Amino acid sequence: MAAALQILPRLARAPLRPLFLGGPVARLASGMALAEQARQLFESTVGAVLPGPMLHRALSLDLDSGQLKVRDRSFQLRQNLYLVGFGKAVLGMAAAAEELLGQHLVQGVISVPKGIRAAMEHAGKQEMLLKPHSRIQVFEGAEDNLPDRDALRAALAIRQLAEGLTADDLLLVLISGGGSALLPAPIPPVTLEEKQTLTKLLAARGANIQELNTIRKALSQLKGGGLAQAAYPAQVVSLILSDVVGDPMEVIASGPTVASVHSVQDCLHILNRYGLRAALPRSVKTVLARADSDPHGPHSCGHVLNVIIGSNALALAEAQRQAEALGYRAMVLSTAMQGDVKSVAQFYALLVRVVGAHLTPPGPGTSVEEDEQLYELAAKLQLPDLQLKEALEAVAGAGSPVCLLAGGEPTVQLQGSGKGGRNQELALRVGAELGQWPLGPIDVLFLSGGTDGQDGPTEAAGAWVMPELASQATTEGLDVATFLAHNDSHTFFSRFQGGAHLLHTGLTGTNVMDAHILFLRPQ
Ligand SMILES: Nc1ncnc2c1ncn2[C@@H]1O[C@H](COP(=O)(O)OP(=O)(O)OP(=O)(O)O)[C@@H](O)[C@H]1O
Ligand SMILES: O=C(O)[C@H](O)CO
Repeated sequence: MAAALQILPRLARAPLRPLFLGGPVARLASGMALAEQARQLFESTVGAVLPGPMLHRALSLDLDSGQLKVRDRSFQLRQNLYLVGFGKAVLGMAAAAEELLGQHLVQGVISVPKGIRAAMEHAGKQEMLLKPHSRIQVFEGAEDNLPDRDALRAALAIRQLAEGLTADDLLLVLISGGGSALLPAPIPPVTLEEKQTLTKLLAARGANIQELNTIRKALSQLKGGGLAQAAYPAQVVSLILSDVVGDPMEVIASGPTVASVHSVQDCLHILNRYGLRAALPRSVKTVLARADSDPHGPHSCGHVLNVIIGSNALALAEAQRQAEALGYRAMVLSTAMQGDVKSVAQFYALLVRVVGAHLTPPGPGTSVEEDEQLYELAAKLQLPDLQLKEALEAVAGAGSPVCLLAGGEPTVQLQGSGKGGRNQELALRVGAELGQWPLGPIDVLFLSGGTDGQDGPTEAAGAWVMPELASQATTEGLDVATFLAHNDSHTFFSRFQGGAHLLHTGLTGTNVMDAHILFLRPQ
């Protein structure tokens, strides 16, 4: 991400206005209004998990008594408060914490992506920057989300601060996605290069984030509860912004303040699964063998309070509220949308067809088989929290426009060398699928965006589509299938209608995976 750090103008913030249902004459205008509403809904979604609002929801400070409240726990501040942080969203989180804690904060160290301060400055996002004479020292590193020497220096400074604390101190730990690469402290004799190579290989062979971070924890001094251990006997409060489906605290940034429950056997299984066990460097074998016979066992974290302060679910709940205020019947379908982007696109297209049939008068409705197909596709995607039946029941006979929301992180198997991201590719695939069927008198819009504001290595956060996309593209000489075959969704959207379907937010300063917004509105 860091190499491409660039900020684009923020979305124009116009007040959200309900749609006025009109006849066919108003169709084009209402199509544009729908797009504008989707953009603004996306902005509200992200707005709910921006560092400032999140920190203020999680922390409160009584200036008279010096009591810091975190959820239902209170901590007495008396020149004993320290801060560390690591992750892509931590600069803004630290700025908000600094603002809130004022003089109570004694000292801090954070590890954030290379170039992020310049990017935020360039964007005029003062609220994401620390004060000029801040007590928080900033390290920038982990270019391209890989642990490097700069990140290692940051990790060592963080460890040093933690190890210097006493039983009277309180350590506030700010954690967000990208934290694993920004806090590398390999256990000797494992070197940074060896750890980097192993994690790169695992990722390239398809290991998921749970598997990847299990290995990272086993080879790290600070992950898997190591940071909490270093800070002992100080009390530790971790404020965590989740970028992992289901918000597992032990996985996010490899859980530096959460005791690891994994055994060496778990690690060996993972390494076996990806054909890496035989070729392990001697140092890695040594560290794993040592862990097996460690008489101290895993780190204990009884002195830690871990709190998830922001997540995809929280962001989508806000989107649901906003959509309802606009007159939509709104529902969150899932916050765990994962799986291959092709299957996810098919799911959305079939969902549109099934929900559309519920919303429109009898006509080219769906068959019972299509309902069944939708459930089958949903089962194949294995979405643990999917509210499909509930959503279909809620929209049956609704008579009002419907907004279905989902979040997560589908995966793209890269085959071509084009330019794109998973959100733009998903939107393009949904658009192409939607064009294949007649949908009846209904307006449909689908938007997919990365809440961090950067979709893959592109300058856009995502894109939005309508069923007319493929036919309109043809009139411009653009063949959707060809762009998809080359994973070239960004080039497509940059050309199509002069880039009007791209979602540009600039870096948002937060990251709770992707958000999907689906509008269906009877004409
Ligand atoms: N040409 C492309 N078309 C579609 N997807 C792409 C393309 N190039 C990269 N990607 C996808 O982009 C993702 C990497 O981008 P990004 O840095 O936004 O992801 P990330 O590190 O998972 O970020 P985050 O979780 O912080 O949003 C990968 O999922 C990759 O498959
Ligand atoms: O840093 C990491 O490990 C990933 O972003 C998941 O939190």
